[in-house]
Amino acid sequence: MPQCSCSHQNTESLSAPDKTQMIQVGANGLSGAKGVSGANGANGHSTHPSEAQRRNPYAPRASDFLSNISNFSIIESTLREGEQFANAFFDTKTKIAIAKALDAFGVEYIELTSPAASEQSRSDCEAICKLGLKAKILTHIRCHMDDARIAVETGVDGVDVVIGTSSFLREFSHGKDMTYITKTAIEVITFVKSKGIEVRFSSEDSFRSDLVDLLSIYQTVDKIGVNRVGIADTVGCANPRQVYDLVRTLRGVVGCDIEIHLHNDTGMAIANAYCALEAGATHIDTSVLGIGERVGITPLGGLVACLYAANPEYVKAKYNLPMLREIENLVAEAVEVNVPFMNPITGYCAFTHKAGIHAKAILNNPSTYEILKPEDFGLTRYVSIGHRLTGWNAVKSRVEQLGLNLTDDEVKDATAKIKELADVRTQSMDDVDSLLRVYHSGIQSGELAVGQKEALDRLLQQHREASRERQQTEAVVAAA
Ligand SMILES: CC(=O)SCCNC(=O)CCNC(=O)[C@H](O)C(C)(C)COP(=O)(O)OP(=O)(O)OC[C@H]1O[C@@H](n2cnc3c(N)ncnc32)[C@H](O)[C@@H]1OP(=O)(O)O
Ligand SMILES: O=C(O)CCC(=O)C(=O)O
Ligand SMILES: [Zn+2]
Repeated sequence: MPQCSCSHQNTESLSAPDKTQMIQVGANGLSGAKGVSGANGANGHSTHPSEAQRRNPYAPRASDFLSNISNFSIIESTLREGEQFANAFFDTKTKIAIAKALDAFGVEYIELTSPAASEQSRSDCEAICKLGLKAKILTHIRCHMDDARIAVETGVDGVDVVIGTSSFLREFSHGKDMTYITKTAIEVITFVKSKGIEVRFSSEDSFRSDLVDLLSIYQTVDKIGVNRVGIADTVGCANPRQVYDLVRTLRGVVGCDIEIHLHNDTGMAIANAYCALEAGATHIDTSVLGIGERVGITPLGGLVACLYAANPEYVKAKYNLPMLREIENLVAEAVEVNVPFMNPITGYCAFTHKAGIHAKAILNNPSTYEILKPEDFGLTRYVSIGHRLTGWNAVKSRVEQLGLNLTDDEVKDATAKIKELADVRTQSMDDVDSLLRVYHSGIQSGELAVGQKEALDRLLQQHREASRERQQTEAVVAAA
């Protein structure tokens, strides 16, 4: 990787931060670092609920009686909505690998493309049903008896039925009015139920549909025993308040479960999913990396990050969190994209701390600047030091890791030199270590004292020349 600070968005290295410029920090911060208070858990992150509330004042409270933040299911739609991502082509082997990985991660449902889409889609659906996964397998169809007849023959555990209810879709997509939609919905739902499998009814483009039409059709299908109703923000136009209001209103109208499907066109998909759960939704649609039509839907990883922040113990018990990175890499490779640099949890530098003020606090207690614990996701925390924003506390931690013996004034002096060099170019971890070793041996030998800038420059120059000579000798020996 080119010489660049870890937080530069270097397009050549988005998936692999240069950890040679950083120090690894354990869950306790650095060994020997000062703990902050006895109220903290043994790992430096607090475990006591009131402490959790203090860390995150937005964590759910007992008064949130409608909230399902700690009681929800994921309907993972990478193999349905995700297949609608412009770059996606999943062959059978890839679909099976993704389905198995999602199952091992622990999602409750896996949604597959309609078997009416193509012969291969139908046979892949059958093949995934035969895998015997723990997750329930769903397929997603139009509100039409032809699709329903094909779907129930595949061996799925449930069928997700959808039809547009907004005036846009009623006029320009299927051309049907609410009377026809209601009649067909009743027919399809009754048929799927007669086969003894789950059925969900969803209104496409719910947020641009008439509220009376919506509530009326949801009430009708609830009465005939649909398992779930779905709300869909098909164009990604909804904001969290609108999501909260619609789900909460619907919660008062139907007794069945409520699913929500949220597109991310305005970047609201995770926040909207959170609000939907707070308002009483029970099922959230996701896809890995959020892939889907246009910019896609609520991403699995982002949703997990958000819900973990609210209730880490619930989310950890439910899902195999260290698998997240592997699943994202699997899907990223399948659809030929990089994992985005700002991805929650797995993004390049998601757990790398840079500025000196942050580094000091992180080294004392990681909870100061982290709401997610990297070790819960099988990941590692790093502190980057070879840059102009570094501070003496971060440098001291490296001095201690290297087993060098310097006073605080000496560390501050060495830090000033690192900053001077880093004003010209970012220093690698090797550069920082060499400087600290040269500084240390200068102090030990008496050739250097605090503030002797010229002496330090001379020692560094001698060190560089000696290294160059050593490399040349090694090259000659290797060539011989
Ligand atoms: C918002 C969403 O993501 S919804 C899910 C989208 N998923 C898919 O589209 C799955 C992949 N799709 C396909 O393979 C095809 O579109 C098929 C097999 C479903 C249909 O293909 P075709 O018969 O060639 O129709 P086409 O795709 O051109 O148009 C869709 C048809 O379904 C009708 N339709 C659209 N939505 C619905 C609906 N929710 N319920 C019932 N009928 C619908 C349209 O009126 C149109 O009917 P028409 O043939 O009378 O014009
Ligand atoms: O079936 C649903 O609830 C959602 C369908 C869909 O993908 C959408 O409306 O964006
Ligand atoms: Zn969608």
